[in-house]
Amino acid sequence: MTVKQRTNRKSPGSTNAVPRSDTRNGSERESARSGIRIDWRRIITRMLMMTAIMVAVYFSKANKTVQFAKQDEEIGKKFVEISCSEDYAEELRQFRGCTPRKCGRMVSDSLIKPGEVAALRNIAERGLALGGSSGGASILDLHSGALSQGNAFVNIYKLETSRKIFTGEDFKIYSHVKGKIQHAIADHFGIDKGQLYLTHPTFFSRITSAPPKTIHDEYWHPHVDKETYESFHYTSLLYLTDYGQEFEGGRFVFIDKDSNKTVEPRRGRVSAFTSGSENLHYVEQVTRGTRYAITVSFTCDPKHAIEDPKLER
Ligand SMILES: O=C(O)CCC(=O)C(=O)O
Ligand SMILES: [Fe+2]
Repeated sequence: MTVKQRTNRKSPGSTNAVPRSDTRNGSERESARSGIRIDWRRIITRMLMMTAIMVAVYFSKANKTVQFAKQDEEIGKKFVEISCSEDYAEELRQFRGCTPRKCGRMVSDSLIKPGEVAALRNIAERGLALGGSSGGASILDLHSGALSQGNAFVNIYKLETSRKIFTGEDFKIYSHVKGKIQHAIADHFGIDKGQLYLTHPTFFSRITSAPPKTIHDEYWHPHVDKETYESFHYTSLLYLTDYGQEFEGGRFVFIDKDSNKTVEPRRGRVSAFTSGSENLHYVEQVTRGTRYAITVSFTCDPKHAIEDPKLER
């Protein structure tokens, strides 16, 4: 999904003031003089990451596929640890006790109750009925209010109809479910729950087989969440529809060197993983039916923390 809502990377109080003791190198000083600050380290890291992704995608085409979580199996809990990428190196000391040191993937079908899943599916259907992309992929971000509509987005909270659509109970369920996922992530990845914050975007998604109309409909590209969404350290997905029954295609695929690993969406299934390049992934194109899911994302950086969405406005 390309709800790429890039955040302002400066904290609210920060300024562009020149540091008191100028320890910058020549090109940095030159850039500062011209008013443009070029972060070479960031650019090179990005280029290396893009190259790594392209190489991995190239080899993944020939990869065999292994089912990590099949739709028709009920998984109590499954956790697989994998080595962490270098992506967290700079943050290890900054967010000690939260930045991933133990990386991996977790799937559980027993975390969220069927009633909670039904309620969330109902919220997704009600909310997305107010809009919808003209291509195949629509989102509703409960925090910002972003709702796909036609070829763009509107703010659902500005729509008169939305006041009658959501209730306090809807947001309570979302918060409760989010809390359970947060707890499970802290537990499995061995981190402190108190240091793990909800971050944006956190959104419902609805995918159909309609042909794409804009870049926002192109959800199937391999990507790294930490790169796409920046603030993410842990990604979780809660699936609200059954693969093979309510839709075809739309499996979630981790791209690994040795093989690809698929997670088949199943109602109530939670899939959570560390957001760095150790978990490069994509979603297969949906070929029939409608696929609903929620992305619930977490950060270790308090600067990017958001409050639980609530009834307001
Ligand atoms: O819906 C999914 O299974 C995953 C979507 C995804 O990869 C993303 O939003 O970054
Ligand atoms: Fe993703």
